Amino acid sequence: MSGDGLLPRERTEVAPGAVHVPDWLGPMEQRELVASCRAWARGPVPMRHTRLPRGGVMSVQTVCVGWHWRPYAYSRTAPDVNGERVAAFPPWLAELGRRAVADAYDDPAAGAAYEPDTALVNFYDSSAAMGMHQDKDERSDAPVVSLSIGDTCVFRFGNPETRTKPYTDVRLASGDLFVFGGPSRYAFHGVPKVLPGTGDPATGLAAGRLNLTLRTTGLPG
Ligand SMILES: O=C(O)CCC(=O)C(=O)O
Ligand SMILES: [Fe+2]
Repeated sequence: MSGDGLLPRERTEVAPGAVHVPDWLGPMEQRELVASCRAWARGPVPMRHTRLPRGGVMSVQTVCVGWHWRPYAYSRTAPDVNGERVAAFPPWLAELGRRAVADAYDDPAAGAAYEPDTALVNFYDSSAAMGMHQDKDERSDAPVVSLSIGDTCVFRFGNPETRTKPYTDVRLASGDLFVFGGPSRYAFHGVPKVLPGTGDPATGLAAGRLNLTLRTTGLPG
């Protein structure tokens, strides 16, 4: 995939506190994550298109682990889906998050201090997209760790003030890590498009794109 991206495929600080690390997950880790996501997608709360407060539905499909996200709220159960409690957040996923933060920031202490307690697993088919938004339903300034598997997408990473320019378009390919924290924690970001057919079916994902974001909700227990 090198050579056709919008940025070189090297570790890049896209904005202060926002770091792209290409090819961070190896092939085996990608396969294992796809298998875990498939299991979470089945239940106890199935993957679904999130309903928006004004009546629309997101084109992306989402399943949550640890805490259930819906616009403006985290809860342990999923009142907008089937009322069940979401799957527990596994210790290995928190450990993966700590490694991600340590590597992205080249800061072992920042990694060790990271305690994510929720993951949002998004599946994009070839026509799905996500508009510019801030991740601000968490009550913690801890970084967001984003992992991508499957088809490459254009990830638009902007600034905390406006949903418009200045922003940078980054190609997130299978295995890529993107961490945003510090001055970029509340930057607007979105996924204008997925590039169909760019993923490797050896990940276990025949088509489409998976994205996991690990976050710290800041909510009690
Ligand atoms: O799919 C992505 O890369 C970003 C997902 C995202 O911004 C979110 O779930 O809030
Ligand atoms: Fe987001």
